[in-house]
Amino acid sequence: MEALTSLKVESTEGSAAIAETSAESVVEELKVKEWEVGMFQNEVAASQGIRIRRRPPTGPPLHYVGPFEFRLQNEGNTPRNILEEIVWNKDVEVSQLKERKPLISLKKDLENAPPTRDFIGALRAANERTGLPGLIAEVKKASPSRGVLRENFDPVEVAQAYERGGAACLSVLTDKKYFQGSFENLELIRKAGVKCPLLCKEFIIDAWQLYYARTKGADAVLLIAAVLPDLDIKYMIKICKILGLAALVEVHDEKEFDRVLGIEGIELIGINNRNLETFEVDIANTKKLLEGERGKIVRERNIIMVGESGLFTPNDIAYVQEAGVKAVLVGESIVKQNDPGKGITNLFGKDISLS
Ligand SMILES: O=P(O)(O)OC[C@@H](O)[C@@H](O)c1c[nH]c2ccccc12
Repeated sequence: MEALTSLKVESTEGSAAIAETSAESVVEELKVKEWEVGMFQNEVAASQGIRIRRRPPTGPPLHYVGPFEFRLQNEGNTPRNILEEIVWNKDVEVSQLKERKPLISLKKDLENAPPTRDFIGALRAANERTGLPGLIAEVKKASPSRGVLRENFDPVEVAQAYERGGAACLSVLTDKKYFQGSFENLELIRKAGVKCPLLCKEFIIDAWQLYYARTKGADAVLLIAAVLPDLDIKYMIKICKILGLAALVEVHDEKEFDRVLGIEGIELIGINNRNLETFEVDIANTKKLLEGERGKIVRERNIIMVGESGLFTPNDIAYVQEAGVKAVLVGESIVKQNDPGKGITNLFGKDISLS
């Protein structure tokens, strides 16, 4: 009897071990597939001139049997620049968030999300009202290139000061690791009754993030052409339309601009004067990209152009306006002021508040 029992135990353990081994190999297989898909994504992106690799930072799975040069190339797994580092971290962050809150549950939350406000309309109206570019004022505590910009940072206080100072829209950084922002800030600002439409300033790599932004009170999202292949941008724009979100598509050079102009349904394009790979800032970038044929296309299609980054003085504003922008996105120069509302007056060289 005893012998039998122990035999039984043994065989149960045996099958458990077999089950475990096969579960492990399934997990391993999935990891390999996931990695291969990542490699393929990188190839597609590279064919569009995108230098940012979307490959997960973990590199090839331990038992990957693929071309030898892949394994060699991936040794070290160090990101080539800050944007790539941010995107790789975001990849991990988003997959963890998604596990906690799958899309089905996010979609349920949508029912309780506040209605979206017209981000593009607010920019146009401000431009017509003041004769100056409509201002998207950025609620930005810190950045990887400039460090902490404002000590004792109170996001709602900054947002309300911007609104009083005449901002048309606000941009709220939600990335924690590199910008010390948060989705909580976005939610707090929305719940505090700030009327300016809100841009969720995030590194979006997955459509799930669009739904998430919407549930947290965003009216608009940022799509970065240096990170997203054309097909992703097209797909995300469609989802934005369904969700009632405006999409600000950000470009930094001619190649990205031409790609984005090739996509239908784009209403808002930002030219970043800061190269996110090197941090170099040059406001002449806005002018350079809007010269000639590209500027003409933008005017014909009535696309609103946004001059982004490195704007500090009324002369800077006049310079990008002359280049053809109808809106500007400004962080550092105004968030650093004791009174950020006053910062807006200094930036434009005149009081643009409604009162
Ligand atoms: O603080 P500045 O130089 O005024 O820049 C604001 C904004 O343009 C910048 O924060 C920005 C533009 N594109 C981004 C993409 C991700 C993070 C930040 C950004």
